[in-house]
Amino acid sequence: MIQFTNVFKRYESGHEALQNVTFTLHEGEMAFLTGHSGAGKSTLLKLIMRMEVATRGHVTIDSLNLNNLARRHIPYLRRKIGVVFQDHQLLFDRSVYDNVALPLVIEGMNPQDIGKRVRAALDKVGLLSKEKLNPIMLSGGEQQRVGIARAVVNKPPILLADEPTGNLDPQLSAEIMQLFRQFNAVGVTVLIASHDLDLISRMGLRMMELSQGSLKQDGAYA
Ligand SMILES: Nc1ncnc2c1ncn2[C@@H]1O[C@H](COP(=O)(O)OP(=O)(O)OP(=O)(O)O)[C@@H](O)[C@H]1O
Repeated sequence: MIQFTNVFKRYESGHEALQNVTFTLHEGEMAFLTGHSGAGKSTLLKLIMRMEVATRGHVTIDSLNLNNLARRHIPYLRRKIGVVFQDHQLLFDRSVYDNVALPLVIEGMNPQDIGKRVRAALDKVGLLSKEKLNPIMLSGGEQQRVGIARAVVNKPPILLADEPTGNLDPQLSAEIMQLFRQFNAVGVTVLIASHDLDLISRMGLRMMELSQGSLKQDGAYA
């Protein structure tokens, strides 16, 4: 599903953010990506989303080779991928409902189907009763759930998260991770970049560790 083969990424500044990274994340797998600040985690996620392009090597997502993906096919790739950010990037002047509906509105889905999808997504993250509120009225953990609902509302087969629990306390972080597990349990491939080794160790899942742009470790958390 996600395949990196000898991937290098050098930014225009000359900085080599990824060096010879090779791994496969199979369909339905869930894994963590960890490493020090600046190790290359966000760069790796950006390559999967095709926000950046590999300088050398190949990135393949679901049999699409991203190195020579035509610009017009990028929206098709992005529809396959839900993304959750640390700062959740919500619109605070719109309701929870409108925030979650946004990707479907952009896709041009009809309002009735949007309603069904948005409520199903809010139900999964336990926020059905808060659809009319503005996110500013919600707690940090609830805001992150809105971000997750928005990421999964168009049912993408892949879910990426960049430090999704960075601002949350341990209890809320554990709850957010359980949500990711639930999506994984129904077949979604999940990759989470996180610094939180404590949380990662408790999940007992595959962990890929980047160090200075290289994959230093890949396997069960030791
Ligand atoms: N657009 C860019 N241009 C030049 N250098 C960049 C760019 N984006 C990232 N870098 C550099 O590449 C390296 C890897 O950055 P990246 O954001 O991938 O690391 P990270 O592991 O996600 O770090 P953090 O945990 O702090 O978010 C860093 O040294 C960073 O300064």
